[in-house]
Amino acid sequence: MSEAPWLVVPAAGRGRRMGADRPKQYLSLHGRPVLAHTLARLHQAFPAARLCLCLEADDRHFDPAWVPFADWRRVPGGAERVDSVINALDAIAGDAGEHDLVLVHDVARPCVTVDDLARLHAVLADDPVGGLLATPVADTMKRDDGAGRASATESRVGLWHALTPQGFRYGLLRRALGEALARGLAVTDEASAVEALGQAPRLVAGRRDNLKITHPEDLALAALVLAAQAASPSITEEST
Ligand SMILES: Nc1ccn([C@@H]2O[C@H](COP(=O)(O)OP(=O)(O)OP(=O)(O)O)[C@@H](O)[C@H]2O)c(=O)n1
Ligand SMILES: C[C@](O)(CO)[C@H](O)COP(=O)(O)O
Repeated sequence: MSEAPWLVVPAAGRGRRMGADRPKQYLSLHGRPVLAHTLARLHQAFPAARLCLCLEADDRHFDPAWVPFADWRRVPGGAERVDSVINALDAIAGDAGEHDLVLVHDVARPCVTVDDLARLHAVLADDPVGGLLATPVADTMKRDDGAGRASATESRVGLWHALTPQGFRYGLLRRALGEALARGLAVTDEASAVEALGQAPRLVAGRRDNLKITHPEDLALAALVLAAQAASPSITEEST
């Protein structure tokens, strides 16, 4: 088994699309905040990992009791997700080696399974570039005409939804994110920055229920997914 990865969990978002009275990572799922579920899954897969948790400087909701890791640090979030991730990478610059594996996982994805986490980690242990959990597009894809009508049906062949975690070696990831920002590229995930360097991240097929809580209806879906996973003997979770 390869050594435990570094974990970066961006959790400094405001949840504007959710429109709740607090950031979505603090909304309750089966009596516990989303953030606690996500960290519990990561801890179950990687109990010895070192965690960097990106939080807003003025976060009034966070409770350190929700962090199950022995070795963790809090890092200030940035204006965008990519800025939060860069803050985390810079915070561990003195400790992380150039070739250390860093897994970045959205706090808003509490349904990631331990199986997927372990499989991604195993695949990336030997991959020269790095990669991400992803799932093939399963629906017919429509192009809108800008006026609420479908103007074309696009091919879905070869299209995947990018999930997280996304994992890369420390040096490559820091360079990729820095260069992408310097070039003014839109960086919505780590893989896009690595792609911009001309490298091809590995697509590791993951479960479709690793959903990102983004809109209000996603919270109920995540609750259903967690309940279904808890009832499955092959998908375990730390006790709630
Ligand atoms: N400045 C930011 C923005 C986002 N995130 C994190 O990045 C992940 C994915 O972002 P998204 O789903 O867009 O979350 P929010 O920014 O909270 O949502 P919204 O865009 O609707 O405001 C989340 O775990 C979020 O907390 C972050 O750490 N720092
Ligand atoms: C990283 C990500 O989860 C991949 O699907 C996603 O891009 C982050 O969400 P955002 O809404 O694009 O910030």
